[in-house]
Amino acid sequence: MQLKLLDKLRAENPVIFNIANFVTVQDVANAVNAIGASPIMSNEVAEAEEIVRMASAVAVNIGCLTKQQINHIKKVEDLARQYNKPIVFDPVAVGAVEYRYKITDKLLWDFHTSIIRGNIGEIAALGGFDWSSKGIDAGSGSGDIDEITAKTAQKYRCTVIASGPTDTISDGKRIAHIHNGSPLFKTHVGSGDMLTSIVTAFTAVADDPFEAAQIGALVFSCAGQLVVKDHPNVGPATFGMYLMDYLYKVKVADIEQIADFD
Ligand SMILES: Nc1ncnc2c1ncn2[C@@H]1O[C@H](COP(=O)(O)OP(=O)(O)OP(=O)(O)O)[C@@H](O)[C@H]1O
Ligand SMILES: Cc1ncsc1CCO
Ligand SMILES: [Mg+2]
Repeated sequence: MQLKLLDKLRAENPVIFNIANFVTVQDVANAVNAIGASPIMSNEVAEAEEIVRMASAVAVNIGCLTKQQINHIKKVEDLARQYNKPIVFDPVAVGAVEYRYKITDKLLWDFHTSIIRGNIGEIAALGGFDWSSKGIDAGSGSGDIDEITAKTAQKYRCTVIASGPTDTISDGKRIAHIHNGSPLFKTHVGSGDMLTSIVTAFTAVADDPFEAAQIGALVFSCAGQLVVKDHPNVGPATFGMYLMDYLYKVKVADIEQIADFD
């Protein structure tokens, strides 16, 4: 794993275009900013071209989808293809809401997506696997997570991150696991959204999406793990607060000490 990519990200401070959801937009902007990239959010088609051109990568989050937003996403994804900017897609609740599944499946066929980042319920739904998703949460199921992740990556010809207690990452051939993290992530709504946009930031400095996915997931999980190590009494609110501080101050050497991946 190329941990030095964290220093590169901070040195280059790439602009990251986020189509965010209104629930977690501030957390996402702050997380991208804290890790060392430069977030910009937009909902307006008329400015899409200017923003795609200035950005190094685009994060598309469908958490609060509207018809107007679907048109915006299509325009932005078309521009991203034109200007060769990687797209990272967060398929919020596609395992629970059929409408979202249909829209997402079509977008993933029509536009090349570099990375899909979802919880296992969302990734299983996209891959066509049996799983019982629950709203925005992963829900429950008994499938083989490695197989689900790899097959979904093959289906859409991209890299997939199935996040959870272990983050499973595959580009359809290779498979990696990040074991770091904390159960406190689940108590803070938007942890997944932050991870998606942080991974997007790493696509600006990594050689390939599989590498960006691994380093993004490792840095994010380790930042949260370090919060809990230093502040064992944190709850949902204080965990979220400290997480921003640790995304800002975490160093390569801190991550090296606790990194647990294969
Ligand atoms: N039990 C756990 N132990 C360790 N890390 C966890 C655990 N649950 C989630 N995480 C971490 O939380 C982050 C978000 O992953 P999660 O799968 O919860 O996303 P999500 O369901 O999309 O979240 P949200 O919908 O709130 O944005 C990841 O970095 C993941 O590693
Ligand atoms: C709670 C919630 N509802 C739609 S998006 C969102 C935030 C997590 O993605
Ligand atoms: Mg989510």
